[in-house]
Amino acid sequence: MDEKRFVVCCLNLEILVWILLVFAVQHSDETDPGDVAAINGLYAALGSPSLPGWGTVGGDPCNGLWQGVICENSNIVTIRLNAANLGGELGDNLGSFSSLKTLDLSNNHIGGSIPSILPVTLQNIFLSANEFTGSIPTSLSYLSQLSAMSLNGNHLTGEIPDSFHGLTALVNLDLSDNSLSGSLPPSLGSLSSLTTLHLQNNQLSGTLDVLQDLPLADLNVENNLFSGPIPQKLFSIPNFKKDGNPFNGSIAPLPPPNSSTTPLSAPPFSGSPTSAQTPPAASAESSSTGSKKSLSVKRVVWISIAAVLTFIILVLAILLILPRCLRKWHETQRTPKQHEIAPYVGARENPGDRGSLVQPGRDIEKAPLVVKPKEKQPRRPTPILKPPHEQEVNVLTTSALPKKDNNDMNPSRFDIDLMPPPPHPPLPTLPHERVIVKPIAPAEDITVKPLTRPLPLTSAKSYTIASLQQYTNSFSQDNLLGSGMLGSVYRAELPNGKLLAVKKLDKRVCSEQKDEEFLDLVNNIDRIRHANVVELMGYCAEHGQRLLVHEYCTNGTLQDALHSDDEFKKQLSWNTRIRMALGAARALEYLHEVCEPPIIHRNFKSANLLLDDELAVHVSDCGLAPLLSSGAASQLSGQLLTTYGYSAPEFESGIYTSQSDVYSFGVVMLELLTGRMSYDRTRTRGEQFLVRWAIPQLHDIDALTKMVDPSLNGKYPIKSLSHFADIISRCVQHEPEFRPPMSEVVQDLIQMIRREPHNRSDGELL
Ligand SMILES: Nc1ncnc2c1ncn2[C@@H]1O[C@H](COP(=O)(O)OP(=O)(O)OP(=O)(O)O)[C@@H](O)[C@H]1O
Repeated sequence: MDEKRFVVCCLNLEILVWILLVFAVQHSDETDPGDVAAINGLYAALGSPSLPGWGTVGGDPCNGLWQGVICENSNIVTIRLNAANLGGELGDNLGSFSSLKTLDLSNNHIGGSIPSILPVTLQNIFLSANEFTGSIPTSLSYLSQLSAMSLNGNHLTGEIPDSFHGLTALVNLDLSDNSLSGSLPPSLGSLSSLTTLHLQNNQLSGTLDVLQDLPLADLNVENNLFSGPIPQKLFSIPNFKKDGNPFNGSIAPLPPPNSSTTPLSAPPFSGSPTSAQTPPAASAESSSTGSKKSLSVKRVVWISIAAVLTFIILVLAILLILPRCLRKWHETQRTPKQHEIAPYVGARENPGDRGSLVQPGRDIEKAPLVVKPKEKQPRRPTPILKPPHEQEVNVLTTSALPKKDNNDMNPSRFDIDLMPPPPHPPLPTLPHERVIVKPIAPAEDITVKPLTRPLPLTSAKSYTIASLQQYTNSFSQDNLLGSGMLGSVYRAELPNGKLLAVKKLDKRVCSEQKDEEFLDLVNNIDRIRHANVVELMGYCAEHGQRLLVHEYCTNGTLQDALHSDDEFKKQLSWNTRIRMALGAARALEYLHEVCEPPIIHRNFKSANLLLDDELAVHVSDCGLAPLLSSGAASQLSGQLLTTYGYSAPEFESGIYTSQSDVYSFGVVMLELLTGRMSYDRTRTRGEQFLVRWAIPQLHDIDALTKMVDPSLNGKYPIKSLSHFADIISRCVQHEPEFRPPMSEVVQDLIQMIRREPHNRSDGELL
């Protein structure tokens, strides 16, 4: 009798637990209940780590407090916890996310196998530098929207599954640094958008034939067991690394035109149990062995017991804390919560980053290394300034870029310049304006060491590490101007008192880069010359160190001016803000439309708009996109741009073009208009992302006047404001092809200034 009552009691308790759980899920604010259950499952599988905002029972993952979680409407679309010191496993609930597009858990210690069921909505999955074991799941074939996948730096074994049929959106794939074996599956040949494929440091064998018709710009197959002749077509891939394989020396002949012998169009159905046509659940089942099955039964029993016990504890906990939570919840509904957690920056310091998936923009990846014939006349003449012998070298080794017009460096450039910039006259052969630094270091510091291969020529000044050490007081903390994802920037003072900014690149950013690649980069940056672009003064490549020396901008960044210093902000009149927008627009116009091949900035934001003592804009980090799009910085760059609200929607799919820069420029204009940060987690949920909050209001003049930066004290012409807003709304359009070219934006800003009544000498328009 007692036993019966006990059982009934337990059952009642369990029912009560379920009711409470359902109640908690249903009342967890707005997040889709399926997503809530999925993220709670993931959290538990990861071992319930301490993550800001996470883990509250019945909490709302879309309330903006869960670090690394981004929602759209009521659905979780992004989970980014890169280098967050996570352990545990991924669990079996990932497939329950209804709209998850990006899962970035790179640089952690997560183990176990990669779940066989993944959310079908996934576009980006980054699991690099973890401790995953087992094989790559065959259910990949269901991820039809997949754009980028990095599983590098794990302990994955077995063959690469033949599951790539239909993944036509996949741009980047990184499976390097695992223990994968076997030959390349035929379905790899159907990846019609693949530009980056990293397979290095595995035990893969067979030939590379299946890759020969892919649109690859970056292929690394180093240190495997590949054999056979290398298909000739692969040699035209700009970045093809193949060392460390027992290839036989000959090169495979090109297949005859229209040949149907290439295995690139994979067979529709191989008939194997792991075929793409097997549903994920079924394929997972069919790959299990009998012993595994009995093991899972045991596991299920134990999990059930554990679950019942957990529920009982949970019930007690809920009963105890529910009244208090409800009270708090009511309070939070009355007062909007100020979030105190700093943006997540863990990955910046992560020393264990083992080089993750390249997530480049297609344009960058496809940019040829040799000069392509110019298809259109440049808007301004772009004389090549090198002596003829250097021109030849550069034609072979680097992209041709126009040189800076010295007239552009006129100190009075911050005056409103209503005329289009004058054509660039050739620079004098001796660049008098350049600082000739007399290194104080011993003579041997500056002697060029004998090299095994000739390095590309460069006209950029080479500094010794000893001299830079001296100018920066041994890179002292006092001289540290700031740090970014590529390295740290130090103030350097030359013996003549002139200031420079020295960017010391992190080893992890450029460790894979050879000397000649770095000099190519230097060469290309050196040729970006424009009044609104930070000028490269020189470089240093010694003792494994890589440094870039730039002109020093005295007034910090536009981000600081707008968001950190209220006094400074008051100096930024409406007129000044338009001029700043014009300066930044001219820099982008030059990069996109004058330089050949066009240069995509890829990290355009107010923190990269430096101000000189006349508050003129100098865009920094121009020409550094190759560093951002390769190696360790690749995921981080995307992460930061996205996190801080500058990235265009297409970036989520791994696509970054010049039109994405235009979008980021629109966000900077919004910052100038509103004085708000592009992303501000201290604001209420609907106002955190500046673009999302602002777009619906840009065409309503009443709403617009309410959006304007209060520190302008209403001092702006209303028409000018409306034109400014109009340019913004064109730049931040969802569809990249509808965004205007930067030359159009420049003309619009000039027209806007022309239309204004006579500007007063104090710079105010009213
Ligand atoms: N040429 C310069 N003159 C004066 N200060 C500079 C210069 N270049 C950079 N700085 C300062 O150094 C800081 C760090 O610059 P850096 O380019 O490394 O990082 P960031 O652009 O802020 O971030 P990230 O590179 O991660 O996007 C900047 O915020 C700026 O304050």
